[in-house]
Amino acid sequence: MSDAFPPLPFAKMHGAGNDFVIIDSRKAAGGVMTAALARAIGDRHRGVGFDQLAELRVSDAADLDLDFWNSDGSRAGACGNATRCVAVRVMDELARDSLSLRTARGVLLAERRGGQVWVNMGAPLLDWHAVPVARAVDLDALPLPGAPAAVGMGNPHCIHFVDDAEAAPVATQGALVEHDALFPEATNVEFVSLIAPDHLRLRVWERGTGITLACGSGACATAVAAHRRGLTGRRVAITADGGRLDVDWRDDGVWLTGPVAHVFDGTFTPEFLARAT
Ligand SMILES: N[C@H](CCC[C@H](N)C(=O)O)C(=O)O
Repeated sequence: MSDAFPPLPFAKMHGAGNDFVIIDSRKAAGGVMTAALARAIGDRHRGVGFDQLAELRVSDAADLDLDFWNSDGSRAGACGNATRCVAVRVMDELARDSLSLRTARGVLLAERRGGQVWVNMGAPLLDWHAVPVARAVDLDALPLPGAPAAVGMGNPHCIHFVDDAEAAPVATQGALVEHDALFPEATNVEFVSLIAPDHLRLRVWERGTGITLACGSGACATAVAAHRRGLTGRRVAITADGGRLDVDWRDDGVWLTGPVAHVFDGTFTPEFLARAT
């Protein structure tokens, strides 16, 4: 066994089918993740595969620090479903009903209420610099086909309101809009239709990943955009391809909950790590 690559334990989890590799580096000063290692682990044939990888690190400002990686090796500033998965895992481990997690967008709070863990994903970013988009435009009706809305949740979202999300061209239009020049950091792309004033149907193309079965920050951004259009109240159920998420836009931020599953634990071998880095 190589000293340079000690075996690396991980957990595989998902939230409504949005799947994650979770690496706990709270005992490894500085963390272990690199873009190359994230890409290797994210390879569904030669690695494990994930929509996002979440790395936990020790924090001087919260109960833990949390970084997110996409499967193409890029960083994600926010990931609602992985935040929920990590929050449930660490709350169970510490026997706690609340937790603070510092992410690139700031310290997020998680709370267990009546058997459900809710995460406050923070206030929506509704200023063009903050989303970000490239110039001052109407964020509720962007100058793009279909006049989508833009909302930042620590990562950018471009939300298309359509008659029937089932029929939306998620793969083709998602890939195009992801890299539209209006989004200097690229964007996640949502297609949403109204089922009822408290219920939306959502399909997602994620920046750096592609189609996913659900997206927590996307659900939050979609709920905000739908409420601003007068379509929904402040609390909505969101049916994604992989299950139901619930969003509650309160004065203190956009709260998110939904299902969490722990699928398996594993250990990356030194051989895999040596090839991957
Ligand atoms: N699945 C995640 C979002 C990933 C966003 C990522 N693709 C980005 O580059 O912003 C969620 O549950 O919020």
